[in-house]
Amino acid sequence: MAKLLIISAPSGSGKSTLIGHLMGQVENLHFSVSATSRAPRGTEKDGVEYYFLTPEEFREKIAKNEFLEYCEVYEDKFYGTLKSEVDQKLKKGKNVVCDVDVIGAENIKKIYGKRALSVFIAPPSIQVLRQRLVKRGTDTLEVIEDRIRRAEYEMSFADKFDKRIINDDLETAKAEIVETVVDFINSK
Ligand SMILES: Nc1ncnc2c1ncn2[C@@H]1O[C@H](COP(=O)(O)OP(=O)(O)OP(=O)(O)O)[C@@H](O)[C@H]1O
Ligand SMILES: Nc1nc2c(ncn2[C@@H]2O[C@H](COP(=O)(O)O)[C@@H](O)[C@H]2O)c(=O)[nH]1
Repeated sequence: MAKLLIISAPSGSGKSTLIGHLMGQVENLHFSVSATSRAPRGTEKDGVEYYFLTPEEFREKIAKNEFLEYCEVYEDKFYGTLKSEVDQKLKKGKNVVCDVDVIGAENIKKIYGKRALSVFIAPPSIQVLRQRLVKRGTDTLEVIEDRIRRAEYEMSFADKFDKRIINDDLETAKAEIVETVVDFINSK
């Protein structure tokens, strides 16, 4: 039976970096492209990192019951997992990875139970997290401070996840996530 992997982390903890690595290492693992009403960042492309929608388009999909879950992560910025991205892939025998916030992770885990593994990726500290976001250079200082505030709240959810990985040394974290995911996919 195909499995679902749910990954959450405070912004800047390295979740996209680790998911990118996983996709290159684990066969038959497919990314669930979420919808969002935030603007594309850097080199992000519609349909690759996200489906970029206007708030009106997002609300239309809510009304049509197209989301497995959705939420307003930052003010006026909606994010949602489309049923079509998860259910159709699972039905075809594809393992799926979702990148969602901590509330989305709880909601998806409730729906899929043992078929899903929730993984929380934590930064070594809030100070290191801020440094990574500043160095990444994709957000204004105001946006970074907003993300740091939310990070402190998100860290309090870590214990609710099936597995926690601290992304301090990147190579160690990469090895740990690959091992975790391969074990889960191969489990009965
Ligand atoms: N272990 C690490 N050591 C040092 N830098 C890292 C490490 N992991 C990731 N980074 C860098 O930190 C920055 C944030 O990583 P990344 O974009 O993967 O985070 P994210 O959790 O996906 O953030 P967001 O949710 O905002 O998209 C990137 O510039 C990335 O190259
Ligand atoms: N509940 C959901 N959260 C999601 C989804 N897609 C992404 N996210 C989370 O939003 C924040 C911000 O993401 P960013 O790309 O703007 O940095 C982050 O925590 C993501 O995990 C979703 O479909 N549902």
